[in-house]
Amino acid sequence: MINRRYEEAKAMYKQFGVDTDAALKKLNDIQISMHCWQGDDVVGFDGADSLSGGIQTTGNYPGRATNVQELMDDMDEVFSMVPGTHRINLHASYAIFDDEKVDRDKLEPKHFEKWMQYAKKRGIGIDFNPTLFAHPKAVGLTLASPDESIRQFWINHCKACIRISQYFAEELDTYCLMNIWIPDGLKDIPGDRLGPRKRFKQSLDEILSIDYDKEKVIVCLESKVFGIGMESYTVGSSEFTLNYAQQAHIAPLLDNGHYHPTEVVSDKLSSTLLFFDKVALHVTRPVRWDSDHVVLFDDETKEIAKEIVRNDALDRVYIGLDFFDASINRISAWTVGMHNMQKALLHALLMPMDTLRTLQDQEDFTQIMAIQETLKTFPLGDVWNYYLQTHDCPTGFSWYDEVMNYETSELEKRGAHHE
Ligand SMILES: C[C@H](O)[C@H](O)[C@@H](O)C(=O)CO
Ligand SMILES: [Mn+2]
Repeated sequence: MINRRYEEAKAMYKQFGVDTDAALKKLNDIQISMHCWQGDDVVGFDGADSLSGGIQTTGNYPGRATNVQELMDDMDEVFSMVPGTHRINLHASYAIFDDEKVDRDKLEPKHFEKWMQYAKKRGIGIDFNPTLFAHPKAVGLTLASPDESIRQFWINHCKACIRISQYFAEELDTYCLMNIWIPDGLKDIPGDRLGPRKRFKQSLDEILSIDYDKEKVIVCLESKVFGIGMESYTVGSSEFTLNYAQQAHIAPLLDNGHYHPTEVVSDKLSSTLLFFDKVALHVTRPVRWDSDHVVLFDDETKEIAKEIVRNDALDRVYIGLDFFDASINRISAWTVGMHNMQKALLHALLMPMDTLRTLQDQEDFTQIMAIQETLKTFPLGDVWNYYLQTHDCPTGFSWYDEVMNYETSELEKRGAHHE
């Protein structure tokens, strides 16, 4: 049945000159970096008792991973339902302390050895993030702090994270994307906008001055427009980030929850790709604010994927996910988000991009609309289902039964909800 439907779909797409086999082959090469923090509501393992930094997880669905084994098991469960080989994205707060606990400025590769082993065993890469929130020294500004000892603490943390990133890259024989995001900002109208930005710039210069292998560690910088309690001023704004990344030869990271509500990352990608070799993404779903809802197969996700595919930028855009929903089954949240990113990419790969480009240059806007609207009801689902089948992943809706079985056999054994 799945094969027959695939053959029919293949013939339909062929009418527009689209080769479904070639599209699936390309899709199979695309790695998505799956963020570990959906599994435990961004709590981490280094003792933070609450989230801070203007981000917020809401919901109290049972089954949160409360230790590294549970988190790894949960990620394996998700990967068993997601076709292809992907990557994992860790925060520094997921350090594993077997013996003595150290503060974030003293983190070393040994604190991530178990994660490295996890990835090595599965033949996947690791991406990494310094964690500049949920910590006693992150109550005010961090890398932009006027308190020199606090600023230095976070500089040392980021330097430690570059060393850990290089360790991952060397051990796993694949690059490590290291993303710096700081929550620094102010609730109300600032008395000084320049000072914190100057200090942030100086901190970044100091962090990047360490000797590291730029082929192995790809440092990127994530901007933001505002956070909870930081509504009036964000140090790492979009302008700061793009300008800094350009002059420091690092990559910008665009999170599609980090812009004004009518701005879209899909429209920013082509401009950014013209001026940067590498661009990193956090694909998320902002609902009225940077709420980090699960990524859906919605218009903006499809549009982002179209921009990556049609600009031939699959090897220059680093796709990572960034959402954390605690109100639903977390394994389902992850799986839906991963599947939807893949479906959006497949949707883009199944479009006659060259034809659409030519039609635009010929000003045949009627045909562009006609093709795009016709394709909307084409059997993408049959191509997707076939792809799932060829990877021994649950097809159709059966992934949901798998999630529910896992909920019964594993998640329900876990203790009470967290606060
Ligand atoms: C936990 C993430 O690193 C964090 O969400 C950051 O990427 C962000 O998007 C903050 O709003
Ligand atoms: Mn983000």
